[in-house]
Amino acid sequence: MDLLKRFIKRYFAGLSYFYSFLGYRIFVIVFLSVIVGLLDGLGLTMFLPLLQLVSESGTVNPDSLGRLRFLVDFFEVVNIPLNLISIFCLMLFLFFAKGLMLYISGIYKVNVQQWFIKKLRVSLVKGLNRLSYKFFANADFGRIQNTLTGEINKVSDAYSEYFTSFQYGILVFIYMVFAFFIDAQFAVLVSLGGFLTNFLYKNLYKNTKEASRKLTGENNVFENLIIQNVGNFKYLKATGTSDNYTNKLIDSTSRIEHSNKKIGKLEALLNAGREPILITVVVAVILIQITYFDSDLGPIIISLIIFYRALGYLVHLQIRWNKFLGTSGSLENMTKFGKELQANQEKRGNINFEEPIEIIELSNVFFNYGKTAILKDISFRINKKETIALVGESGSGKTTLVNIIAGLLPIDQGEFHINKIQTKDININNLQKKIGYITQDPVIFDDSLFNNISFWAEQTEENLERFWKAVNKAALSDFVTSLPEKENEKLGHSGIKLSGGQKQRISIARELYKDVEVLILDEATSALDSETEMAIQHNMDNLKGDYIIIIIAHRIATIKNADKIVIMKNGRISEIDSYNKLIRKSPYFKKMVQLQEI
Ligand SMILES: Nc1ncnc2c1ncn2[C@@H]1O[C@H](COP(=O)(O)OP(=O)(O)OP(=O)(O)O)[C@@H](O)[C@H]1O
Repeated sequence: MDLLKRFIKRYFAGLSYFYSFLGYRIFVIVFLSVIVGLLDGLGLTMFLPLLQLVSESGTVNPDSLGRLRFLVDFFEVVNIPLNLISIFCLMLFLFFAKGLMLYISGIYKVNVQQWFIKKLRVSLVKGLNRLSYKFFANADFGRIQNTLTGEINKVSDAYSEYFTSFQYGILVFIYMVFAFFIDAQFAVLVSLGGFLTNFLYKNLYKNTKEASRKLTGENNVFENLIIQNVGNFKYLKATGTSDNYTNKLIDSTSRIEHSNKKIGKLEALLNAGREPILITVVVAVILIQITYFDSDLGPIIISLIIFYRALGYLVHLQIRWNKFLGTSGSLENMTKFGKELQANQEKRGNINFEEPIEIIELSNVFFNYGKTAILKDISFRINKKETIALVGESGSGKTTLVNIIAGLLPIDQGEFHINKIQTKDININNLQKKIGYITQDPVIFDDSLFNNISFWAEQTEENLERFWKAVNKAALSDFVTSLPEKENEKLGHSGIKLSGGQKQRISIARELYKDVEVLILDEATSALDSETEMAIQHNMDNLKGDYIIIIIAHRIATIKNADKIVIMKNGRISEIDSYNKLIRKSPYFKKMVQLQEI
């Protein structure tokens, strides 16, 4: 039982993975392979009557076909004379039919492969986008990127190698059945030869699998390093650290090279060993047949043809299987990654939240990252159209708090209501459509200004009007009109051609275009020159009253007009009140204001 389990795990773990995606299609592939094998075997068997017809006796001895004598009996039944022409015709028919089936099976396999890869890609992309932010924030970005790009292609290769191996396995099996029908002795020898060669390859398989696992890990590391290299390019250049970083990349490349070479070496060994092993087995079989069994030459030759073919496929099977093992690390990684994506999906409630947001309320909310408490006992309420400002030391939990309000992070304890409805019951995606979030690093897509702000809306007259309205509100119109291509100007990768302030104003305009109800600004004013800052602040004051605005600000000046200022300290709210009241009653706040005025 244990042996059977191990056998299934070793050879069929891949099958259960593919089955989960492909279902019945796997049986169609197997069925087509069986048909191809049968037609090929029957065609080859026709060589025997052919040989007998051209031999000295000039007649066919049906008994030499063993249990396959029905093939020549068939000629008698349909009353067709058994001669060279009729046998040739049947052979031609069988091999043409085989060719046709092979063609159909090839096309089917490729179609299923492409369908499978598309399904896998779609499931990964959907899985990624439903991933909880908490899991994502601590995930290995290199692995995510590598799995979604390079590794998918390797899984596609794994599919191809696996099913080709499978097909070859079926062919070997069918040839053995034929050999068994013609001459049972041969079947035993075929099995023995195949079984013995498998031992030779056992170690090679193990090493290939190990190297493949290592390769996937190293590709993940490389991808991670590259992402960071591109993302931090400016810093690495400006600080003269790019050479050091390049060395890290080179080291990683060397490790990938080493693993790939190892896999290549193992493959080469397998390829080179193919013919000598095959010939050794064939010669041994001929010798055994002639010396010990004194068999007829006809069945020996036919059995040898079938045997040689079976062994040929067996060797191909071993090579393809080794190639499959070379990609098995990717398959393991993909299986694990898929499971992780599933296990860490964000939870969405069932309530489709369509109504306007009136009240946001947190009561005794706690939030942890692992075992570290980040937010403790947070209670406060935001009413419709109120402007709330969050201030406090770095690391006091301001961003975490707005991430909770934006539905990015789930609370660990306490209650979080919107319009008196528990947020865990709400379809959070619905709610997030009503939220605009201007993050600490403004998000700029590598596309035109219009697409960046309208989020790829069609350039209709109505949308253009909406675009200019948002641009005006975000104090961006002078900038847009100064651009050579105006709204169609391309912004470059991560907005490389823009200043920090311009980037922020573009992301503000995007949120205004979206027509949100809640506007979250995380330090949105930190990278602006004082003039632009004043313009934005002026615009914010204009926006005040139209939206719920939550600002995380380091400059007190920008939030003077907020309805409430929340002071955060070590993950707790230390005070909430208006600017004027806080100045009077909070020495901490007063000190902050004084320091900033200086
Ligand atoms: N993904 C994470 N995993 C673990 N800890 C985290 C994670 N993100 C943030 N933290 C921790 O949570 C705490 C609060 O961080 P947060 O970003 O909310 O502070 P902040 O008040 O916004 O700071 P700043 O003003 O510097 O942006 C910090 O101690 C930070 O180290």
